Amino acid sequence: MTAKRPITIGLTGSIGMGKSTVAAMFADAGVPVFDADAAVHALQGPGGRTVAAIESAFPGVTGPNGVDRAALGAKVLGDPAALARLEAIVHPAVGEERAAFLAAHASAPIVLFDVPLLFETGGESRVDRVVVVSAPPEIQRARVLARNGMTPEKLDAILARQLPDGDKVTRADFVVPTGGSIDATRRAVSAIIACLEGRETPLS
Ligand SMILES: CC(C)(COP(=O)(O)OP(=O)(O)OC[C@H]1O[C@@H](n2cnc3c(N)ncnc32)[C@H](O)[C@@H]1O)[C@@H](O)C(=O)NCCC(=O)NCCS
Ligand SMILES: Nc1ncnc2c1ncn2[C@@H]1O[C@H](COP(=O)(O)OP(=O)(O)OP(=O)(O)O)[C@@H](O)[C@H]1O
Repeated sequence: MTAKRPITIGLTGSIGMGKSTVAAMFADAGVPVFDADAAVHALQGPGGRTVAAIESAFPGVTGPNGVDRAALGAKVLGDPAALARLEAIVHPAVGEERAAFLAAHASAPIVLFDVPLLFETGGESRVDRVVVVSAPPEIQRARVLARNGMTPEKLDAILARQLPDGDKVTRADFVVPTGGSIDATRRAVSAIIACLEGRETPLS
């Protein structure tokens, strides 16, 4: 007999689509949530496990507060070979955090991985089901432009680096609409949980 393990969900979506809000709804419903961005920040922060290796690969980008992400970003974003070298350091360490999280929640029916760049980093193949948050582009723009320090030019640059919303939706197992009321979004989250918990054949 195969041991039961949690169903793993990967949650993703483009900037401002409401991913953090929806991750919090899953957490409220009792689903353990792993925040990949927070894991990367901790690994690169003061005392973080990847700081020394990042300093060796990219001299001058670390200090007492760990990695200076703006300085590192300037070296790797736009340089695919440099980004690949950074990923070769960061991704295995995130993988270890993910494994520890999964082990800590081995008896949960469902766990959720909140991964902003799930498709871009190949994370799709590491989860059982993919959930994408999506809202109409004008709502997304209005939300992001309301944030401090955001400009239309910055937003366009970020969007140009992300897989378009339409492609994410096409590759999703479930889409959570975030362009309407919070209640409607919460109902969509509940329906996904009910659907996954009501499975008849346990995933191996
Ligand atoms: C390069 C870093 C230091 C820049 O940090 P910074 O806080 O300045 O920007 P942020 O993280 O918001 O990224 C800005 C944009 O860069 C792009 N980007 C960042 N990492 C990646 C990546 N691995 N692949 C493709 N695009 C990327 C995204 O479009 C993102 O919106 C940081 O993104 C990083 O360490 N990336 C490598 C680790 C990684 O893959 N993270 C993704 C989550 S697992
Ligand atoms: N139906 C809805 N579902 C989700 N968020 C909504 C909804 N209606 C309004 N919002 C608002 O939209 C904003 C979405 O922000 P949130 O931080 O969740 O997005 P995000 O996708 O995690 O952003 P980013 O990827 O840029 O970090 C929040 O202020 C939230 O209150």
